[in-house]
Amino acid sequence: MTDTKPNVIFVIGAPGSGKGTQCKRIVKNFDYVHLSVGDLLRKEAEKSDTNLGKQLLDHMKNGSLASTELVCKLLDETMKKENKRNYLIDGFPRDKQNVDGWDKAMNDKINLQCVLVFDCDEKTSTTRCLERGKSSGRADDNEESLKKRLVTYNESTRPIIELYEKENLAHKIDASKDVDQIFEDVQNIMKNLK
Ligand SMILES: Nc1ncnc2c1ncn2[C@@H]1O[C@H](COP(=O)(O)OP(=O)(O)OP(=O)(O)O)[C@@H](O)[C@H]1O
Ligand SMILES: O=c1ccn([C@@H]2O[C@H](COP(=O)(O)O)[C@@H](O)[C@H]2O)c(=O)[nH]1
Repeated sequence: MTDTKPNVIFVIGAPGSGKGTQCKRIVKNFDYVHLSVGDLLRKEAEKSDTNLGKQLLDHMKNGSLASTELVCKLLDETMKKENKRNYLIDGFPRDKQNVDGWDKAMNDKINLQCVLVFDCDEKTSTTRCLERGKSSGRADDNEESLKKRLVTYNESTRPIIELYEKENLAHKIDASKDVDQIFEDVQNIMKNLK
């Protein structure tokens, strides 16, 4: 790591709300490294024939969550390897356990700058994921998994948005707009970060 604590922005929102799409735009325009927790877990799951790999694939199909300990460990290791100043952590935290586990393991090591919250309705979220599913190869871009992913989002992730709102860290972004319009909103937030 560099001398000072790295900056972290959490990027959360419903499945298909456009988190990954906007993170790719952000890294082209701002000095941030994009860490998609879903991608990190999919890589772990691909490591063939391990029990962990099978468990992770089940979590994805069921929209349930991998252990907080595993996700924090993966993020900590990846950030150490990258050794950069600024990180966008996409798709994390997902529930209160994640928030508490991260705070305990990582809060002293990083500076949490803000939480970008991509907000769209379930119909938009579902339509986008099903369209992506035509080519993504993801085990969870199908109707059955999406219903479960949305339950997890509504029951577990939404409550933590309220926590970050109370801490004045959350920036809600209307994710139903088109990609360019959303990025305008994102840039306005990024430019005003301390
Ligand atoms: N504003 C937008 N309007 C229309 N389509 C979009 C928009 N943003 C992203 N998409 C498309 O919707 C799909 C989902 O986008 P993306 O992968 O960025 O979402 P995500 O929030 O990262 O999803 P997940 O959490 O499920 O990984 C992609 O096919 C993407 O091209
Ligand atoms: O912090 C996390 C992030 C993700 N997961 C699991 O991965 C899938 C896919 O995540 P995406 O962000 O949509 O790529 C998610 O449904 C969970 O099963 C997780 O467990 N913890």
